[in-house]
Amino acid sequence: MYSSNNDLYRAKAASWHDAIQVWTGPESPAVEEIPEICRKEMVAWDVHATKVAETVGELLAEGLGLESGKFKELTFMDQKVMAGVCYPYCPQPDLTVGLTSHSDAVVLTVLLPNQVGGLQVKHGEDWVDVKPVVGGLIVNIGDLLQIISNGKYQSVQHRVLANSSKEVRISVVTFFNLNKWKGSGYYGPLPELLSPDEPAIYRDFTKQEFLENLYSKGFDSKSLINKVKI
Ligand SMILES: O=C(O)CCC(=O)C(=O)O
Ligand SMILES: [Fe+2]
Repeated sequence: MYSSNNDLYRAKAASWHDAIQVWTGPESPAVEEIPEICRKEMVAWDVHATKVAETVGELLAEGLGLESGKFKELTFMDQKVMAGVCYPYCPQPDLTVGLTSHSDAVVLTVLLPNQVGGLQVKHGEDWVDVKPVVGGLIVNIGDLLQIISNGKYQSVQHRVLANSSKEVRISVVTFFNLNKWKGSGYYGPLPELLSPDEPAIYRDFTKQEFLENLYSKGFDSKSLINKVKI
């Protein structure tokens, strides 16, 4: 499945980027469904990005006092979408953005940018530039992980400025999401993290609710989190 600008028809304003998205999990797509021009690279990068996500997932699980393999067991990295995002030169960058401010709705995101800057993260009230580092990857905590961890991990609000450089900005982004929802199709804070001293701060929600929230509007920040907050 390909999309050109994920929220073009749902957002209030068009943003200055184009994208191709390919679902790479839970099942790998038939290779001939991936555009030939980037087939080899996408297949190879999926392997590496997944390894990174799984390793970071192990560390994050340990950080919560869980078994390192817990996230893998719960299929948190199995639903995968890879996006190649292109931010062409924008002649009037002060009139629009490259990508609207949002938090990623998923569990975890692994992002490989080229050397053209533009990504910013919200820190307190300020927007802070994320300077590209050669060979460096960016990993975002997504909204689902904030909910599942009962707020121990916080999803990050970010945006991309419209590209004022003559060089195209490219980022390859893989979104990792859970595949197996609990028996009746719901999710919420992990029971292992809850106690009388630390009760759930989010309610459980269904996959349907997650998807409806995701596709009913343009990119936004923490809307599911705000909806399920107790
Ligand atoms: O291109 C980037 O650096 C950010 C992309 C992004 O945040 C997204 O696709 O969700
Ligand atoms: Fe994002």
